[in-house]
Amino acid sequence: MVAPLLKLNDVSKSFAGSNALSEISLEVKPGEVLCLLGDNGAGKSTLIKVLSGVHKPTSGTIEVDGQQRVFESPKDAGDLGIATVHQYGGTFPLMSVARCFFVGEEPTKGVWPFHYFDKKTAGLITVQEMQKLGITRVTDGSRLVGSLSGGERQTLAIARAVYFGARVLILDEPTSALGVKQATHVLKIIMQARAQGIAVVFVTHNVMHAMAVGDQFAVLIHGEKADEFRKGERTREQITDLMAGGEAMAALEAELASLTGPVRLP
Ligand SMILES: Nc1ncnc2c1ncn2[C@@H]1O[C@H](COP(=O)(O)OP(=O)(O)OP(=O)(O)O)[C@@H](O)[C@H]1O
Repeated sequence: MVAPLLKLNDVSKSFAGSNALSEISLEVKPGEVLCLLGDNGAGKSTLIKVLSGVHKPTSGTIEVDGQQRVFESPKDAGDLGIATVHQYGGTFPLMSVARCFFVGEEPTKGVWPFHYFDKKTAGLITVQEMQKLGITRVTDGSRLVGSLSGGERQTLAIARAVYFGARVLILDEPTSALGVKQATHVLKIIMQARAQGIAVVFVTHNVMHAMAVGDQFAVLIHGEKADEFRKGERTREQITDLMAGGEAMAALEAELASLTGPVRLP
């Protein structure tokens, strides 16, 4: 049996006495996609920040490769191969694609102090790595990031994380700002990362997207793990109802019906 790469044991995080996360236990194995589902304010961003070393848990522990770890900073998490890609790809619109790919890891030419950014090598590698993930329309590393589509930007950020050795890829709402075609492309890339043995944590409020790629699921509500299941164990309706709060939906339906006649919300 494959051991978990990343594991949370009863992790809680509170801000000024108010609990953003309460005793969350989760694990993700290599070559698996863990979907973290939750509505606004459920605690998804806080959980990402705990996993990526931005916040220290108030209580509970984190294990990487079976060993307990304390992240003092995002660098500690990064050094263990935990990479986070933020919603808009965390990229800089006025930077070239190649600069952005290599930011902080720039290949150089020449001898110190006369060394300089090796634009050509960086451009070639960036274009090549994006092509591996199906982006064929970016053929020039000096193109500005701001000229890429949302899906291409996400791909750039994921390609970067994979190239620099991510073992755990945390994706923060990677599909939420994208159209259907681009979202499908990003979902394909998630499956590609999974096939390479990367452990993917896919954070989303989109149940359909999660169901398309997830192996394991956890639903967060008000900072608590409200449900946890494996692929095929819940229907889309069951998950959506849980996330929206079945009672709240029923009340809304009744209210709308009193104004317009019977309404059935999806
Ligand atoms: N630094 C902070 N200080 C105080 N409260 C915080 C802080 N960060 C998050 N919270 C609170 O923790 C709760 C969970 O927030 P979080 O941002 O993790 O939710 P989320 O699921 O990511 O929501 P969204 O999808 O809207 O981004 C919220 O009530 C939020 O106000």
